[in-house]
Amino acid sequence: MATTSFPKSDIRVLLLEGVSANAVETFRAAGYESIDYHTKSLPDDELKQRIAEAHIIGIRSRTQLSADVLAHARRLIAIGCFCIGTNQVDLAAAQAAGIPVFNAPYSNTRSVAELVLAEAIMLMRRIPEKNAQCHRGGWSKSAAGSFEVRDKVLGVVGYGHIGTQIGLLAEAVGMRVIFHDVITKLALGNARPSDGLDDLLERADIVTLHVPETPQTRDLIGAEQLARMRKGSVLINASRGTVVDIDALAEALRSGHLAGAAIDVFPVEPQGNDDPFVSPLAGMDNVILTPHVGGSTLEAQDNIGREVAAKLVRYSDNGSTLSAVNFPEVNLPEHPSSRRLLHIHRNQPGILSQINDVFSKAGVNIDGQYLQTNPTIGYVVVDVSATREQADQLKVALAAIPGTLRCRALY
Ligand SMILES: NC(=O)c1ccc[n+]([C@@H]2O[C@H](COP(=O)([O-])OP(=O)(O)OC[C@H]3O[C@@H](n4cnc5c(N)ncnc54)[C@H](O)[C@@H]3O)[C@@H](O)[C@H]2O)c1
Ligand SMILES: O=C(O)[C@H](O)COP(=O)(O)O
Repeated sequence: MATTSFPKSDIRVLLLEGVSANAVETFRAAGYESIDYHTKSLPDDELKQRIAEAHIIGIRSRTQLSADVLAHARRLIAIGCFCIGTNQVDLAAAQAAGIPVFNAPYSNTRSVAELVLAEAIMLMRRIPEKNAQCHRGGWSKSAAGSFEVRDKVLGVVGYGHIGTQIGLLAEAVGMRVIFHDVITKLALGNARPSDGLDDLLERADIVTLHVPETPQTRDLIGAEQLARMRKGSVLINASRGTVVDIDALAEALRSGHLAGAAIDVFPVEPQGNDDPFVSPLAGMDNVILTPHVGGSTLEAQDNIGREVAAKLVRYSDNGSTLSAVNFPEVNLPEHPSSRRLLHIHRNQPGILSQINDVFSKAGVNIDGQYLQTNPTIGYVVVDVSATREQADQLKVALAAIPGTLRCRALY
């Protein structure tokens, strides 16, 4: 088993928001024993306290790792988002601190796509209202306002991993799919690009949103866009709560312009299952409200737990940053007969020659060297034939180079 310059048993892993038990098993199987597991996100103060002691943190979509929080993370070497979205992490601040961020970019794609297809069918049949009436002792057996999805137009906003999957599933039940994206995308199946967002909104019977949270997608769907949607159409949002102006949506539903909505994500979400949920959409019979469970299936969570924990273990044990979202990517081989030095630094002139100086002065043989940079940081990995003591001395010398962000030794 690979070892690190810091005893592995003392490497503290902080796991929040009830990430899958698989993650814990993956860490334990790799020799990580100090695992602090929480089923909820933590209040800001407690998060700052705990992150100050953690070497690795695993979160889901709720925990906000802002620059302010990360400033407390003195020991942190890596962040794992046990989900697709990484908007909850200040990626630039993490990068500037030499901390790679990993996620699971595909593991819950199918789960979201299935839920959205089911919601599209339910909304078009007006099932949410009928279900609510039955629960209250009502009985409104009527076809009025109920439609098949066959031959209806599904408008997908954000034609990425989830958007394309939904397009394919929707075509399988006979829907016509149009999509809008900010970059040119290969259309799968019979899907066709729309002529911009407005065109999509004007043509679709069902609009479904699958964009990331960015400054550009904030309130992408506001009063003006809702007004453009066809009368009697429905909106599904399983992307991020900030993408829709929720008050404007409530108004469009109240006025009857939209026939229904299915909303899984909210501008403000409760911290955990014991906290109250408040929304202007609560109490509307024609709205399906779900507590951000688009990716919450056992299959998806199992896969995510394993995938992200394995990426964190690999980085901690071996230094590989393959698929990190904010970091130069290096895919490193094992190093059974070498000591490995990892050096993360600001990308500034002269730093590489100082790193090389350290090795040439130490007189050790370099077995392999890997370098990746981006405009902000550089990541150098050097495998050397050296004793443990020499590797420790090299680490101290490398850490003293001005511009160093993080430095580790692996044995
Ligand atoms: N509800 C849930 O539980 C759940 C689960 C998984 C993912 N998500 C959310 O869904 C989002 C999409 O996931 P994905 O895996 O499909 O991501 P993705 O990156 O594969 O696709 C996103 C697409 O949106 C496009 N896009 C970005 N800005 C846009 C804009 N302003 N207008 C139109 N298109 C734009 C991108 O070009 C890309 O094609 C994630 O970022 C995450 O926030 C939610
Ligand atoms: O980004 C994601 O993958 C989803 O929003 C799911 O987030 P969650 O892990 O908090 O359910």
